[in-house]
Amino acid sequence: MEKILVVDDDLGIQKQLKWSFSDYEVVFAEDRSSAIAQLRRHEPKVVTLDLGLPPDPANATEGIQTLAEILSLAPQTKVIVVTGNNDKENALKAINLGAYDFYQKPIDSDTIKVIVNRAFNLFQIEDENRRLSQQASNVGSIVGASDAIVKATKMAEKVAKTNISTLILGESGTGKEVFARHIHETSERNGGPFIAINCASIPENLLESELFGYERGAFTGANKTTKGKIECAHKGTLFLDEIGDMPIGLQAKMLRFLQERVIERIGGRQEIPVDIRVICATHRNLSDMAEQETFREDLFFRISEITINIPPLRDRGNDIMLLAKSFLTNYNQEYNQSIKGFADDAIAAMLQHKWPGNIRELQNKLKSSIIMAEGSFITADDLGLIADSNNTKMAKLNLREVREEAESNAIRSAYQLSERNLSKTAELLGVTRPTLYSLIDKYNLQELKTVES
Ligand SMILES: Nc1ncnc2c1ncn2[C@@H]1O[C@H](COP(=O)(O)OP(=O)(O)OP(=O)(O)O)[C@@H](O)[C@H]1O
Repeated sequence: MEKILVVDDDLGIQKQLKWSFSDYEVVFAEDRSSAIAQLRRHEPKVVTLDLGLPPDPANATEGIQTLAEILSLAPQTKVIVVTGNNDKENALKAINLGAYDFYQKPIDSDTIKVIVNRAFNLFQIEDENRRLSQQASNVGSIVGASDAIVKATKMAEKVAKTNISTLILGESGTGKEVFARHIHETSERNGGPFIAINCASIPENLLESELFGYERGAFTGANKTTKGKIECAHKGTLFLDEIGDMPIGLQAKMLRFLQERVIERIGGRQEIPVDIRVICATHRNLSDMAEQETFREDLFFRISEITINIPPLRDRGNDIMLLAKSFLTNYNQEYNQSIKGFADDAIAAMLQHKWPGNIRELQNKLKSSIIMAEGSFITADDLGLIADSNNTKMAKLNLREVREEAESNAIRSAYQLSERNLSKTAELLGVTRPTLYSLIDKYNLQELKTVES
């Protein structure tokens, strides 16, 4: 049964609402602190909140404060505020703060039932949406569900709607180009070309002609007029990878292009207008380089109107396994293999490995292990990640251990936050005092019992 929290200090109204909401499990609170405790404990999807709460029921201050706390702790909650007759001002204030709806006293059971049912429906729809958009970040070209990757993907999609110049930062092999492509593909330029160029892999003397093109006869060997990458990206996106490796002389020319949006081919005199979005990436620290004058500060500011940070693979938690499974499916097809999955020691070893080469290293290890594997499950040995004594220790780490460690940490911090008061600790954690006692025993936190203040 869905839960609804009724926050009201009037026992008569509590009774009336319990009767009205017979389709739901109704939990009650009569003031701010009990409301927050009930919220933590029951996680209701819908709350009705009387704005006139003790200690000052004639005033809406306490009710508004309660609303703000509920929404900051559980922003998805649908809060319906109940105001005194004609108290439109506070009702609107509550809506501005994020309340779902308001209702004026006296309470009419039929009407409030309709409002509450609608609130549950909306919660359901929004919840489904949140779930789908999380999944969506796993099905596109970007595999990953860690907070950092979901955040970076959302930033990329917002950036895509504008023409703002974007700098993507991350270690080598983290997926900077994947993100640049994602921006291109979700932008209005997706019908145009996506041109990538790696400034570190092209010899300094060739990079200028690669980028800007040249006229026939501009230099020895220039047999025909050739467009550069910038011109080729017209109406699309130019991805300048490893911009930190661009020679300083060429940086000045690049800056001029970014300011004026016209180029001149080498050996040419004509100014050619080019309409492109530029996305840059680097694993270097450009702001340090600007300080040391190895990278132009003005170019740095020009290319980094917004910065997206792509975290290294070792900081992405279970994304490692999501990526590994997705690559396993691809490579099984590509190499005509039928490997079923990963042995426990392979999973433990993959989660423990530091992946200095990031996703590219994971791909390489998987490719060779899929080709070389003897059995139908890939082992740590197949991956070249032979389990050492630390790996063996990691193999024992399971969800239960993770959960227990997190629980015991949460108990300690709630205890500190509640100034070593066990009742308040239990309230903060949304558990009863006896439950807290048994958790303290379970996790051997006896010191919490002896120093209660
Ligand atoms: N989130 C992801 N989901 C699926 N594949 C990914 C993801 N991120 C990266 N890859 C794959 O990993 C490989 C490396 O990614 P990419 O080339 O984008 O990294 P990079 O940071 O640009 O590397 P470098 O700095 O060395 O150029 C590519 O094959 C890419 O398809």
